[in-house]
Amino acid sequence: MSARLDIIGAGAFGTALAITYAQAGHEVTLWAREGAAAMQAMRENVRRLPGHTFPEGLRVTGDLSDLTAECALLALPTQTLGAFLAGTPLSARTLISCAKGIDVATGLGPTGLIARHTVAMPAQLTGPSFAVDIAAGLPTALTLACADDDTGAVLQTRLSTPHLRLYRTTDVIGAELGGALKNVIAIAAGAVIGAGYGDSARAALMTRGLAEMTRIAVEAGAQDATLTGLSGLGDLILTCGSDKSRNFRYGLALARGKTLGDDLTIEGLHTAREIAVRYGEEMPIAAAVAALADGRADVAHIAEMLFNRPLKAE
Ligand SMILES: NC(=O)C1=CN([C@@H]2O[C@H](COP(=O)(O)OP(=O)(O)OC[C@H]3O[C@@H](n4cnc5c(N)ncnc54)[C@H](O)[C@@H]3O)[C@@H](O)[C@H]2O)C=CC1
Ligand SMILES: O=C(CO)COP(=O)(O)O
Repeated sequence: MSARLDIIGAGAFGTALAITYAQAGHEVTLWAREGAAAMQAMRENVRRLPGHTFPEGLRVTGDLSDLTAECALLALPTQTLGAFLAGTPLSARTLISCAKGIDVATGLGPTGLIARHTVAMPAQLTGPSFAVDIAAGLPTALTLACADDDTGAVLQTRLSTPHLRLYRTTDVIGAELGGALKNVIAIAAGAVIGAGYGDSARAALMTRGLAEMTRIAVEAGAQDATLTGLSGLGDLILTCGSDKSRNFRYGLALARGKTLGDDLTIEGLHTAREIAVRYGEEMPIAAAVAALADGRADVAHIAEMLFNRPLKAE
């Protein structure tokens, strides 16, 4: 059944979702902070998602008053979400965040920010999916998390397409933290590969990384099974194993003493710093990523430190 959908944020992911939902027959309005008129005229987001032509049914606007659908997807980087929601009156009754991070100013995840700043029902769309894969119509499975299962079921049906299969959960904390924390591990995986430690070391890091992710998430109230679902393990496998991931590429560059452009959204960097401050010793991989990114340690030193910790039972 076709519906009207608003998508807020015309980065790579918002644009990819707008393309796929318009292709599936929905009437989509994509809001862009900058360059809306050019995108609408050229029928392409040349800057963030080049090579994917907009289908009919996708309209780009820079005017917030054009956002009138009852359901809106928020595809903004986590660190910009709080200020955006605080300063922008939105009429949608349901707001679904696609961001994967923790807001460093408040320690909240995206649904916590939605609940703090709006009266809309918050939900989270997360899981393994590169924007370019979604835009190309490749088969993808994601998690739709909403604390209210009836709303979740409606959204699951509305937002699934022939190429995009949604599973649903009421464990919003688990889904949200899985998406945020896997980015931190992906930076570490990039550093492991960049330093030349090899695939066996990456497998060890991913496995121990998942243990760290699960420990924090369960402490915060998540169900541990959520962390082995699409939003946790699924996304961990994708981003730790592919250089399409910006977090992975960032770690790769760090280990090689290089930098990436300033304009890239590296969610795991902010999340690593926040987690390192909040959990410290309990989260050795996240603390190591923060130390590496902030120039307080190099990869060899971190590897030695991680390997020389007291031996433990698995
Ligand atoms: N790119 C991908 O493959 C995927 C991204 N995500 C998540 O989606 C979120 C957005 O990522 P991308 O679209 O990839 O980022 P991006 O870097 O491609 O684009 C970010 C967009 O946000 C806009 N923006 C930044 N600050 C803003 C503000 N204050 N107000 C309004 N707009 C603002 C920028 O103009 C830009 O269009 C992130 O949390 C990311 O983890 C999730 C799944 C896949
Ligand atoms: O979350 C993603 C894939 O699921 C995108 O990962 P990056 O932000 O590392 O590119």
